Amino acid sequence: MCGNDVEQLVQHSYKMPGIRICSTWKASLRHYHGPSFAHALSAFSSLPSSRISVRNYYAFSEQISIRKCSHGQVFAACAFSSAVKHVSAFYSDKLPVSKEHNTSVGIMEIGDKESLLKEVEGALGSPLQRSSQAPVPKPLVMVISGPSGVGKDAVINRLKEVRDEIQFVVTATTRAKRPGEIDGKDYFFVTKDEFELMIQKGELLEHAIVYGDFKGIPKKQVRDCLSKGYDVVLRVDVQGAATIRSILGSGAVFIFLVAESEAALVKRLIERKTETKDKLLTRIATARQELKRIGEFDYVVVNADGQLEKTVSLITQIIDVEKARVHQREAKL
Ligand SMILES: Nc1ncnc2c1ncn2[C@@H]1O[C@H](COP(=O)(O)OP(=O)(O)OP(=O)(O)O)[C@@H](O)[C@H]1O
Repeated sequence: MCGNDVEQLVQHSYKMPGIRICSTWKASLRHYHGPSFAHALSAFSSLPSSRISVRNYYAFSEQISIRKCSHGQVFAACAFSSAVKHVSAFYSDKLPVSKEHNTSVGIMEIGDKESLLKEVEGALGSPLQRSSQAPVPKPLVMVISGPSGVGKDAVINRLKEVRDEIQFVVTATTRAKRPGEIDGKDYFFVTKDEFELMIQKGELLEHAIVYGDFKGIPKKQVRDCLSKGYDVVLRVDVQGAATIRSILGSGAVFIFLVAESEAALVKRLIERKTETKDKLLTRIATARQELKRIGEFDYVVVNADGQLEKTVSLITQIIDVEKARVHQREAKL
């Protein structure tokens, strides 16, 4: 707050109905500036139609600094400066207002943060701690699951765009590549033989046969990301989520994605044009079974039609909330 700003505010405060000095302030003034000044202020405060409320302040090292919200600070600054001016006008012959506490607005700039900080540190006898008061958050493993067609891929693709610091572990699959999908980015497309070798070598965190195709998460990728301090998002079907839950327990956060209704889910699958009628029926039956397992998850997020942004926003909020936990989850692989 510069001098001119304060002066303007002081001028403005003259248009207010009046001035009232709060009792704690009077007490402090008595302490720091002698009884006559306090008496003058006290007399002034009892004048009719005098009213300005002063929010809060700290008296420190014979200076007054006004604290709390900035609004309160400005308001109190006006009040004090105005009070001093008014008191001086009423008691000019009797009041020994010191040079330091004259009507100048300079006194109100005691709120200068840097010098006040230095004074506080001097009084404490040691510097204030500059490090974070919250513990460093642990890297988070987030598992996003839900029935086929609910939008897991769509949500994760958008999440990648809005949170580029999150690592997304690429799933290995034996299913055929869909148009537009890129090997190593969307999935690792492998043969059944290659997949079986990965299982034999214990290289997968979880694997499952999903509608006739193998899908699995390479452990190494997850470990590498966590050791570098990155959060990891895993995209798995409900069966895969249960397997990961059995390994990581509460060390990971589990999100169950649902559509707003069964009809909406099926409509989405039809529009994707990847399913025959028989495959559709299988997916609906499976989705009904999967929905019964919702209780195994930590959060349920509705991915409503046309509301992808809202869905992704809620998931980012869950990540933020998890980061604010006092007792952080820790994935042990
Ligand atoms: N909020 C949404 N509103 C409208 N369409 C959506 C929404 N979310 C996803 N979709 C569309 O629904 C279809 C299914 O989504 P997606 O392929 O991401 O589902 P999935 O859960 O990954 O399915 P699967 O497990 O079978 O791979 C896609 O065509 C996708 O573009």
